[in-house]
Amino acid sequence: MAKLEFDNIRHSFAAAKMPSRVHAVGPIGFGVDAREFVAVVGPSGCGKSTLLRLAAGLIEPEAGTVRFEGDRVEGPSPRRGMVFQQPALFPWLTVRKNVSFGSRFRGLPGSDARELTDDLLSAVGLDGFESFYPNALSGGMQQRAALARTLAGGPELLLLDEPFGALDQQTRGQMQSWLAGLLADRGITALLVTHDIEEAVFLADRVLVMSGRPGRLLKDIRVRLPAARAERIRTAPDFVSHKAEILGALADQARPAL
Ligand SMILES: Nc1ncnc2c1ncn2[C@@H]1O[C@H](COP(=O)(O)OP(=O)(O)OP(=O)(O)O)[C@@H](O)[C@H]1O
Repeated sequence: MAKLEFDNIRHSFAAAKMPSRVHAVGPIGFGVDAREFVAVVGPSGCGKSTLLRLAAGLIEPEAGTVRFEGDRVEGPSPRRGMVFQQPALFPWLTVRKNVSFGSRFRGLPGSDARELTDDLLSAVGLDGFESFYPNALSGGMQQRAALARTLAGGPELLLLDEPFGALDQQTRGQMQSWLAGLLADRGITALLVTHDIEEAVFLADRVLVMSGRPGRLLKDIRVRLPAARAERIRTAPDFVSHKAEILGALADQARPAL
C-alpha cells in the first residue's frame, strides 16, 4: 500500500466572472511509497499546488479519493506537513517560539517540547539564532525555521511547494543537499512541487511530469542515481540525461499539435 495515494482525482474551481468552473487537474492517479521522495513538474497552472493542497486536506477533491496510509484524507493533520515558497513564520514570535508552536499538537510536557525544539533548531543549523525574530534572518534561514516548525509537528509526509523558489541559486543548492540528508535521516516521505528540473532530479527518487491544465500524468520517471547524492552528481552523465528526458517531455506537450 502506498503511503499517499491519489486515486482518480479530478478538481475544478469556481472562478470569478467565469461562466463555468476552471478544470484545474485530473483525472490523475499515482502513489507515493513510504520514505520515497517524489517530485512533480509541469507547466504553470497545471494543478501542481492543487495536488499538494488536496494531500494536505486543505481542499476536498471534486472526484476521486486521496488516501494517506489507506485512510481517506478529510482535513489537515500535522502528520502531513506543508512548506510553502514564502516561509510562513509568525513575525511577532522569535525563532524558538515559532518552532515550538509547531509541536503544540503533540501534547508533550514542557521539558520534552523544549528538547524537541532544541533538536530541530540544531538539525536545521539555527542554534544561536533562537531569540532572533524572522525579519532578522536571511531567506534561507527563514525557510529552515519554517521547515523546523513543520517538522516539530512530527510529519510522516512533507508536502513541499516550491520551498526554495525564492532563494538565490547557491543557497538553493545548499538547502537541497541539507534537506535530502534531513529527510533521509528521519525517514520522512516527501512530495515536492518545483519548476526547477535540476532540483527535481537532485532530490527525487521519481519525477512525475504533468501536462498543461487540466494536469494529467504524462511521465513517471524513476531517477536511477545513488540514493545519497553529493553536489558533484549534478555533472554526472546520468544526471544530465535525466534532466534532458524531463525537459524533452515538457517540451513535447507544450508543442501545439499540427
Ligand atoms: N482558489 C482558487 N480559485 C480559483 N481557481 C484556482 C484556485 N486555485 C487554483 N486555481 C486555478 O487552478 C489552476 C491550477 O492552479 P495551481 O496553483 O494548482 O497550478 P500550479 O501548477 O501549481 O501553477 P504554478 O506552477 O504557476 O504555481 C490554475 O488555473 C489556477 O488559476
